[in-house]
Amino acid sequence: MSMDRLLEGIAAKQNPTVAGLDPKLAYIPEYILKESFEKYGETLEGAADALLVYNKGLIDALCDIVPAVKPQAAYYEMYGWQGVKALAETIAYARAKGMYVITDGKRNDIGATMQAYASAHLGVTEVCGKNLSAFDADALTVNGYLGSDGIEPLLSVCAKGDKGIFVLVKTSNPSSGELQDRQLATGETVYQLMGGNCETWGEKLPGKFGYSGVGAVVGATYPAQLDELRKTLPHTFFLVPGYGAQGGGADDVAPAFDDNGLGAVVNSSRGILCAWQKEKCDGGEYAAAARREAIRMRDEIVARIGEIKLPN
Ligand SMILES: O=c1ccn([C@@H]2O[C@H](COP(=O)(O)O)[C@@H](O)[C@H]2O)c(=O)[nH]1
Repeated sequence: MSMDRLLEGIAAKQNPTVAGLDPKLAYIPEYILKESFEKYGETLEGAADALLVYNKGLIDALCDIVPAVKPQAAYYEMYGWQGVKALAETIAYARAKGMYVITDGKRNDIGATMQAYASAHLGVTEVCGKNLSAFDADALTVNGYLGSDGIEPLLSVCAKGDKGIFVLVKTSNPSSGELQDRQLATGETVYQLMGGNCETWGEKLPGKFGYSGVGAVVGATYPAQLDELRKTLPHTFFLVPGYGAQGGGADDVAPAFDDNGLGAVVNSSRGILCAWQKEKCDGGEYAAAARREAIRMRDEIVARIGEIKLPN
């Protein structure tokens, strides 16, 4: 099961973190921009080339210590098809380097359309009788608020192709409570209901370490909810954004983990991407600075949760 591969990577590297690949031109060192714009002009193609070169440098610097990357689709889509091509090439490059790739697309739609999203991001697309992979990530973030028929197509694609999904449950943004904290007539909140759905959907994708192929997105900015959900969703692995730039720290994410130091993978995007600017070092050092920040983040979290052990 796909989530098992993520857990194995986390345990092997003793690192429960994922590097967010949300590149912006403002984060990319001048020498990379110059070369890409010389090659392709100051165009979308030039920008997309710069993103890819920048990402490859980061992946090379991180792949032996960080188990996973999370490219956020929006930062590629803003450069049109050229950016989307850079996304596909980033996914392929990271996977070739042994990293687990979570595409952050937050996709959802009616069942028929969701089938197309599932094929695009995790499965295969049939062309003239041949099954071709399009983006081929290991996992995709999805929005469950259209209900089960928007999730079911993903479950079959995940089962067939050894892939996983992360469903938005309690997001990290300041206004997430406007809807997600609303109390239903049953007494439970919307995010608790969605968390329960993850447990139910996950029954179709059981994993060998107790966590299913259906994970949940729960923000580091809500540590009390992380704690509560870890206790009530024993089979649901968490993707935890909100560490670093959004203010979350090791103490906030610690409740997301179980007694084996498993249960969650913590994302940092800007914290890692902009480390070289924060350190005020030369652009040529951007990948080394990202690695230093990734090590600092890993060590801070592991010091709080202890050794990560895969259950027998
Ligand atoms: O609840 C959520 C869900 C997704 N995200 C995404 O995670 C990263 C966070 O980036 P930082 O720079 O580390 O703040 C970004 O891609 C978001 O779209 C989230 O923040 N919260």
